[in-house]
Amino acid sequence: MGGLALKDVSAAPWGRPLLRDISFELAPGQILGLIGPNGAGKSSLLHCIAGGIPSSAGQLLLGGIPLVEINPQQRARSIAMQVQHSVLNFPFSVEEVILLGRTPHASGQTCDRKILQEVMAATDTTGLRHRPYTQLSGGEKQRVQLARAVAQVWREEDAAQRLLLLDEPNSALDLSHQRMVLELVTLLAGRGCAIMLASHDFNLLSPHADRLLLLQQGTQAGYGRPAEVLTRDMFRTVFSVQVHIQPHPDNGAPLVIHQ
Ligand SMILES: Nc1ncnc2c1ncn2[C@@H]1O[C@H](COP(=O)(O)OP(=O)(O)OP(=O)(O)O)[C@@H](O)[C@H]1O
Repeated sequence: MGGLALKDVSAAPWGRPLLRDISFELAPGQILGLIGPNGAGKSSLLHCIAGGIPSSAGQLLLGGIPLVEINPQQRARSIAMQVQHSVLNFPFSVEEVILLGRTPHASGQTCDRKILQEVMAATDTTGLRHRPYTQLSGGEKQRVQLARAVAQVWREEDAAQRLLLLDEPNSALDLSHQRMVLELVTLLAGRGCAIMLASHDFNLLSPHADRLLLLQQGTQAGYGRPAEVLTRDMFRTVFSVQVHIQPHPDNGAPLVIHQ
């Protein structure tokens, strides 16, 4: 099948087990929300798929091909990641940072400039384009890093398989920009890009994610549609909190209410 598939993937990069027996499929055009308590392994799983953390067992396939058999340049054309804490201390302009996302592609300057305009519009970064990245606020930097990752997988013709990995892309964003991220993710999914998005914001994920993957201490504690995973029982046992869950009045997705 196309898209991403993990079969019984484990990882232990620092000696002790970090991820154990993770299995799921993510078809092109689907959005997978990644949830779980602090330290559960969400970032580690994203890094494992991106190639930064080696797996110790199991299979990771993209478009049916083992990821380890895909050469680094092809991999960079197919997989983009926005990391949780990106460190960039050079005074690159915002435009230059976003254009880093086009580095794996030989699409030419004209095409890349067009993609830059489109991605800046979609991430509300056009007004920041000439600013030095180092002088931006936390939320502005996060939007620019999102734009860089999105630019990498923006064009359908750039790669047969496109996968966008987002690690808490909205943690520093105000409400309207949080909504913008989900609209952008939905747009990209509609164009066939597969998306994994780690977040602690259940109500933002709930109406947009096709599936949720719940991690707990490096293991897969749940996987299914948002209504199957976001249950009172799960919040009690995994997060030790009492919540109420109601259908959202507008879209019917589970709405998690806690005090
Ligand atoms: N470089 C490292 N060396 C050793 N242990 C690490 C390293 N990076 C992460 N860990 C550990 O791996 C585990 C999983 O961390 P990870 O960052 O994947 O969790 P997470 O689910 O993304 O958490 P959060 O919600 O806090 O972002 C944690 O116990 C963490 O302490």
